[in-house]
Amino acid sequence: MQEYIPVIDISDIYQSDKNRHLQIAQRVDEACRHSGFFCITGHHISQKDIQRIKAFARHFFSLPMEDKQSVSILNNQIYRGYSSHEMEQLDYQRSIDYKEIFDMGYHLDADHPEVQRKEPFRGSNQHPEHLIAGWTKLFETHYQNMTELAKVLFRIIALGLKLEENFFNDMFFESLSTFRIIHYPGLPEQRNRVVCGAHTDYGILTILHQDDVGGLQVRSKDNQWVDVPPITDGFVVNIGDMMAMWTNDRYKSTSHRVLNIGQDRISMPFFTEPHPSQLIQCLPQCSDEQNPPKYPPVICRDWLLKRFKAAYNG
Ligand SMILES: O=C(O)CCC(=O)C(=O)O
Ligand SMILES: [Fe+2]
Repeated sequence: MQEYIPVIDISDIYQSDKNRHLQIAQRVDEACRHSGFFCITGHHISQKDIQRIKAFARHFFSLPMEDKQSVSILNNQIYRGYSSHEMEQLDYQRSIDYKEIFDMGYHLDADHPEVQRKEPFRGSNQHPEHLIAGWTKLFETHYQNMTELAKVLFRIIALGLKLEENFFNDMFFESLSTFRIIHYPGLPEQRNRVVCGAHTDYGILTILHQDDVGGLQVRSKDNQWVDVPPITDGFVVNIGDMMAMWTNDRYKSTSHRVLNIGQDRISMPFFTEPHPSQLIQCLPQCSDEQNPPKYPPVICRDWLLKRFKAAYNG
């Protein structure tokens, strides 16, 4: 794979050798500054769990539309559940996406104050347990495991930014992170058609598992599309817009898209976001007199709401 998207083995971060931690942090920092994309191996999410989730996802997407619509995203106002091909357009200048998705977030009970106040994105998930037994436990557990992996990556990123190792950790309490499964139907007659339009991710950090079909591409510095080949036991990690804002563009939020290879494809991004009230403003380490802050501070909730509305209604 091109060094533009390096493969970084993070297994030593789970051991005690601080020098190895720093070496991993340095490689991650380089990748975030260069392409904003890298792949990780050596994480603690088991292959067995990934395979099970993928099998559940395939089963769900193969169900009749009427069944899938029973957990439609239109049933609630918090962007959770199933959406069909036409609903989300990431490159909203052009309506080209062809995919179906299921989204879940951090579960809050109905009596949680933020749910009572009807705050955006807050509430409980719509799991298709009535269609596929065992779904809720599998997906809620995976969500927690991905949150733990995100925290490990944030320790690495904090070290790379020369911040205190746990700098980011508390910011992800009851977070706005979303776990999504995406199905791109294989369109044999339309090979190389773009099925997920060119876009940058809205949030902080995306941790994505793709199956072995391929089709994900990242835009290079000289405007070429670079393939991101699948790695069976790895994740693709990329920087989103809020992290670019937080780091004053030290870390790059890079455009990417998905092409139809002619076969069905499943991908599973975990969009890591902080608590809704988290203020995103230039980190002190990322600006100085020559390089003043480029972006006005934003509250995480407001920023995401603006981007979600554009993608769903644009
Ligand atoms: O399906 C993929 O591989 C990428 C999806 C993506 O970029 C997104 O949903 O933001
Ligand atoms: Fe994306």
